[in-house]
Amino acid sequence: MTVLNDRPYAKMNGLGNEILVVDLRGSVARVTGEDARALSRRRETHFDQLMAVHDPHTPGTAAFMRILNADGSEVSACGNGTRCVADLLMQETGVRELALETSAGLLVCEAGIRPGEVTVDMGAPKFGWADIPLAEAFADTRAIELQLGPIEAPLIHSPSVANVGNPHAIFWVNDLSVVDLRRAGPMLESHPLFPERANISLAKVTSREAITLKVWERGAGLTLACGTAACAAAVSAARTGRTGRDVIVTLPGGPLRIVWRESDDHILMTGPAELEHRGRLTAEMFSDAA
Ligand SMILES: N[C@@H](CCC[C@H](N)C(=O)O)C(=O)O
Repeated sequence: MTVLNDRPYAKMNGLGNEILVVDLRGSVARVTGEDARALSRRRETHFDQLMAVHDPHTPGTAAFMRILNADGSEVSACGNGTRCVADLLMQETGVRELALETSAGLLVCEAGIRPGEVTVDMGAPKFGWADIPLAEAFADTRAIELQLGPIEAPLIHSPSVANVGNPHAIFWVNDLSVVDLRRAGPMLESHPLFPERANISLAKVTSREAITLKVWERGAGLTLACGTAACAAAVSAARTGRTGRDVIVTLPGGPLRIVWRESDDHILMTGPAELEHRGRLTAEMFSDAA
C-alpha cells in the first residue's frame, strides 16, 4: 500500500496552470517521481506541477514545499504553484502574509486585494551563464547564440536566458505563432546547450508595460500559464531595454503583474490562485489499472 494513501489533496490552478497540492504535513511520506506520474495521468488529479507540502524546516516558515513536474522530475521553483499553496495556507490560518521554503530558499507571500490574489517575492534573478546553467560560456546572456530554422533566415533566434529559481530561455518574436511550440518546445527544452533542460518561451513585447507570452514548460509541455516564465520574460525585457521594470505579462490563461524592484533586485509576481476541488489520495490511484 502506498504511503500516500489517504493523504488530503487540493486540485488548484493559477491562470489555468494545473496544480495539485498534496498535504504531507504531520507525516514522513514523500512523493516519488513515479507517484507523480501516476497522479498526473488521472483526470481528477491531473496536473502540470505537484506541490508536496511538508512540515516547516525553518522556524517562522509555514511549510516546506517539494515541486514535481508532470514527468516526475523535481524542480526548485514554480510561481503559480507557490501562489496556490500560499492561498490555501492563508485560508487555513487566516494570516495575510507567510513564508514558504523550497530547496532554493524562502518565498515571502502576501495576500492581494482581490480574493485568491497573492503576491510572491520570487527573489533575485541570476544571469551568469553557469547559473542558468548553460553548457558553454556566454559573456552576455541577454542574447545567446541559438536559433531554429534555416541558418540564413532563422524563425526564432538569440534568446535571452535567465534563472529565476529555474532555467528559462526567452525568444523575442513579433508573431507568437511563428513556430509551433508543441513541435519546437521539446527540441529546445532538451538542447545540448541546457544541461538541466530549460523552460522555453516566445515573448512579444506590445508596449513598455506589456508582454504576451507562450510557454513550453520543462517536464510539463505547453501550459496555459507559467509564473516563473513570466518573471524571466519580464526581467529579460527590462534588462534588454524593451520594457520598464513593472509589466503585465499576459499568458494564454490570463495576466500576471511582474515588478522587478530596484532597491533589492527582487521580483514580485502578483496573480490569482483558484481552488477546483479537494479529495484524498487512495492506493488505487497509484495502480497501473487506474
Ligand atoms: N508552472 C511553473 C513552472 C514549473 C517548473 C518548470 N516546469 C521547470 O521545470 O522549471 C510556474 O508557474 O512557474
